[in-house]
Amino acid sequence: MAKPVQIEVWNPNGKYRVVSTKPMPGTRWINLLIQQDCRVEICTEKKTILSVEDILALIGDKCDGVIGQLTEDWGEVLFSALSRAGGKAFSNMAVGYNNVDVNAANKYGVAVGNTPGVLTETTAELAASLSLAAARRIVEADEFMRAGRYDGWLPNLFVGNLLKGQTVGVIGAGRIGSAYARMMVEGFKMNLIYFDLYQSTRLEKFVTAYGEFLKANGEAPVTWRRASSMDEVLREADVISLHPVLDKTTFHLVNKESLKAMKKDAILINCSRGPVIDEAALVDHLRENPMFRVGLDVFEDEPYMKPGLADMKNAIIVPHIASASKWTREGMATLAALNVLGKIKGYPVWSDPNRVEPFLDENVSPPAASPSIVNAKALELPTSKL
Ligand SMILES: NC(=O)C1=CN([C@@H]2O[C@H](COP(=O)(O)OP(=O)(O)OC[C@H]3O[C@@H](n4cnc5c(N)ncnc54)[C@H](O)[C@@H]3O)[C@@H](O)[C@H]2O)C=CC1
Ligand SMILES: O=C(O)C(=O)CO
Repeated sequence: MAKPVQIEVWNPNGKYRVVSTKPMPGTRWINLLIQQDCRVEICTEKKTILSVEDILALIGDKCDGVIGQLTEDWGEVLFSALSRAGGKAFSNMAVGYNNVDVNAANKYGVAVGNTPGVLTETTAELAASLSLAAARRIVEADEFMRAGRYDGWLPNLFVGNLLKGQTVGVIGAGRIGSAYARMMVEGFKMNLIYFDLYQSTRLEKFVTAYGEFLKANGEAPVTWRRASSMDEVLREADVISLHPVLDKTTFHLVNKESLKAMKKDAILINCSRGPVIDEAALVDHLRENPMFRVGLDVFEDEPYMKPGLADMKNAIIVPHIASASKWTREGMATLAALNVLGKIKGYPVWSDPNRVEPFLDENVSPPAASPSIVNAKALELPTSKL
């Protein structure tokens, strides 16, 4: 039996027992659960990443639902324990759910929730921030100033890359990839090339319309192109941002060969999942190509970096903060709580995970539905008609 862990309890006499493995931003998510007769137990253990044993101790003998984190290993052991405790509701506080064995959840009839949409612009803005910081060598210049090494303006001091008129490449033009593409096209008049398994029609229409607007105002129009392969993007783009899901098709999608295909002074951004890049190969490429730059929010062996990465001046590295805006993180907590509550209450599943705004207005009661359940079809859960 795992040792008991520290918890904070809200509404102790609630009929349903809902566990959150981490404190989450805001209080709306707690109030929404309390108002529906839930006892909410929040793990306040100082440990950053909970083990399976820790979460088993949290689940205990009776548990109706759990809100978990992307750092946790949700598979056979935890879903069987949750099922034995009478629970059929789980949600990741994340849109990515590569840490979840959905087949194991299906086996025990446990709904798996995630939090799409609410983090789209926040994440895309971080990817855009890393793109700019890498292009103009902001971090190197900041360190230079703080070290007292600035002794006057020089023609070649921290010369970087101009973005306007250059080509931005997106691998994975889904919600976040499309939002990022629009920011770089509309914000810096870059031309777009993207690769995805599916056509991103809405994105194409936006870029076409923006190009027509520019032309009507006497400026050179921006252009877009859907590449037939990822390699086309890697070869042609000046800035490339990765926004695919992490699955077996995208593991090490960027590797030693694909890095070689990129321009010597290209910029590579990763705000998706670390294992999309072969990070050891990336370190070698950064060492051998000082004009090549990366902006990384995620890492292959998170929370650890591959040896040598931290020493690379042509790498900007931040600790998985792409969705870290107040509004977004509070909204993720709300969506995750409503996923769990919806399954507990037997609500249907919301019909459009790309349109979660109805759940996020603090002044309006949320629809009686689970915002996003990734295995709704497998569990044959009804879809909301709202
Ligand atoms: N760093 C962070 O804090 C955050 C990271 N993420 C990551 O970003 C991912 C994307 O999120 P969304 O845009 O909301 O998901 P999404 O599902 O809207 O977009 C993912 C896109 O990847 C495409 N894709 C899948 N396999 C591919 C392949 N082999 N090659 C090219 N494209 C492929 C899909 O067709 C889809 O268009 C999440 O799964 C998550 O892992 C999301 C939010 C925050
Ligand atoms: O949502 C996700 O997938 C994240 O990585 C954190 O927001």
